[in-house]
Amino acid sequence: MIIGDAKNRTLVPSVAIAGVVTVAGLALPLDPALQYTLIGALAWAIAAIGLDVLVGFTGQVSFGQAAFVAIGAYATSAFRLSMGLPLVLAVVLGVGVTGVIALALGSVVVRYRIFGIATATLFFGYVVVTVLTGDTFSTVFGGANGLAVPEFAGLEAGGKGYLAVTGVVLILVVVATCLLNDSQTGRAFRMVKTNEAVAASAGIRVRQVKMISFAYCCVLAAIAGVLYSGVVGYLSPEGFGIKQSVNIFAMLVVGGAGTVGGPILGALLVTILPGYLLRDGHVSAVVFAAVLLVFLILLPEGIYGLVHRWATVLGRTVPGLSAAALRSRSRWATAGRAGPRPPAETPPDRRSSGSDTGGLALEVDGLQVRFGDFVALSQVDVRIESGSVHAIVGPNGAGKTTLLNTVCGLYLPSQGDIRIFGSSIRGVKPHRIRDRGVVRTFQTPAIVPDLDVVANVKLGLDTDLKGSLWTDLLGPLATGGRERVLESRAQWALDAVGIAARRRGMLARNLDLSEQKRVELARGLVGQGRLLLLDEPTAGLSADEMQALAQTLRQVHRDFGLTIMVVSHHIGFIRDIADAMTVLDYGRVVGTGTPDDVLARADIAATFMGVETAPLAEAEDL
Ligand SMILES: Nc1ncnc2c1ncn2[C@@H]1O[C@H](COP(=O)(O)OP(=O)(O)OP(=O)(O)O)[C@@H](O)[C@H]1O
Repeated sequence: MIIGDAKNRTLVPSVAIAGVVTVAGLALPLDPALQYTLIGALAWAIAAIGLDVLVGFTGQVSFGQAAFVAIGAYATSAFRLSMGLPLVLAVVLGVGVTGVIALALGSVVVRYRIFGIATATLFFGYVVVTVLTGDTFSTVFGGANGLAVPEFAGLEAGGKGYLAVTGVVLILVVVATCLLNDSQTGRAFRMVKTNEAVAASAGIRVRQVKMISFAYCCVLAAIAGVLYSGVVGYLSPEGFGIKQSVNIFAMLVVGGAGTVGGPILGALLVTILPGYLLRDGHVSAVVFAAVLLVFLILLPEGIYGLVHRWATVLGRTVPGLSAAALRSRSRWATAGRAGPRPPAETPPDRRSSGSDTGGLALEVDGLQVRFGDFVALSQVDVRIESGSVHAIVGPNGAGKTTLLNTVCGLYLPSQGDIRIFGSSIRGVKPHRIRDRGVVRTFQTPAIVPDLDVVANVKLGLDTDLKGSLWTDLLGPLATGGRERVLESRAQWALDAVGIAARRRGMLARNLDLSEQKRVELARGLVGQGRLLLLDEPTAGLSADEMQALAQTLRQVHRDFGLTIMVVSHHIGFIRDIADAMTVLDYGRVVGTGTPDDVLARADIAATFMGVETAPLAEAEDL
């Protein structure tokens, strides 16, 4: 289970875990074998954190992590031994080569879904071990005999000095990873993990995001490889096979995937338990398997999640602790949670862009969409005036969602054309359609459950205010200004949709359905969107909630001149907000015009029994 804490709350505990383990290792008079194993565990923790960014945060998978540890270790050693390069240059080149190989492999594997990535990385790991074992490159990599690693700048392998260096590198990796996960890039990781199609329609370059995550994962593996090679002093290919990749996975399971501190705890347990405490191979394998099973079945949130849960319960039951927790939280909380809010920015007025003041926002001409032999939409024509609210109605299965999905590029038409603000979207990718101002909400709110409310709304702006991986890794020093703008606009949008300030620091999964729909709407409003596609925003809402939503929509429509295309089954709601409507039935348009005109038609009323001119509170389903 993924824990995914809210912004910045992972940094302190994660650094604390890495720091305490390092300081304890330095301060305590450890048995040499335990100290040696501990350094190895800290090195593997770095590889595990890398894998967690890919698995726990981005929702992908890799069974080749040990192979990338090997590449980093072997490449650095080979640069030193074969080319006589100094240590620092060899490390930079060794890690750099691993990054380049990761990008090359990543450019292929990110095209596939999880099964494809798993298979490709598994196969890649096998190839790496085979190449390292074979004779072809044995003069460089030592073949089956392995490679002796020269000493690291006079540091005794397994000594306190080496432990200190490994601990410091681990702490730096923890800080960088926490900053990355709390940044624009980290938000995109989690959106991709939640739903790739939704992420694409929100403007996220899904493949690019998966590439960044994969490359980061592999670079951390290479850093781990460099440190590991120094402590073992000898590299042998069989130490980097599929078994070790599975071990790294086990570190996530045991420690807690989707956290930064969890993999450190997992690495300690998975490395020290069989490597030091249970040195008999057979007993070790059985106990190790049993521990893994216990965590998989009984503690899916891992050690970190368990401690987090206990701490939360303790914080609730012990008044003093609770107050202390609140104080510490408020220090890290951003505006809208506990601290003062930055002044809300005036949101962009889409009407100033010119094209929204007249003409057509959307033109759908002769659209046909097929799923195999099934024709979901046929000869569909829709015209939506700029700045208007246009409802799409029809019975279940009429093709309403299919129409929205085709307009935002998730489905491809088999015939016909769609023009948005005058430009055809034929062959245009979903994230590029988002760049043209098409913003989408979904029938089941497509929020990221493990992000807080404000971060969810920021996702709607991230594609307009683009950052970069490098600035994201530097954290507030480099991204503070942009994050303040994002924060301010997110707060404005949350004001606009009526989410209470005290609810904005919560993880989005803890909101009720109506709030989740509002958060998704806020994400749609916050950016440079000009055409808002709302898929059944009223589904599952009470009459009061529906009325409040209609009021919100009327207000944002009036204030920002958005064009809105809304699918709904609630005729009262449609009468309340729509200027025009199109009725679909069996994938064909059966009526279009103003709501009053269309609903006055006897054939439409006959098709949709139960359509009444009832007030909103009594609105009936179609
Ligand atoms: N990806 C898909 N593959 C195959 N068939 C699909 C797919 N998506 C939709 N359909 C089919 O296309 C038809 C239209 O579905 P769609 O979801 O667009 O209807 P809808 O009007 O939005 O219905 P509802 O009001 O129940 O959401 C349905 O028969 C549905 O089963």
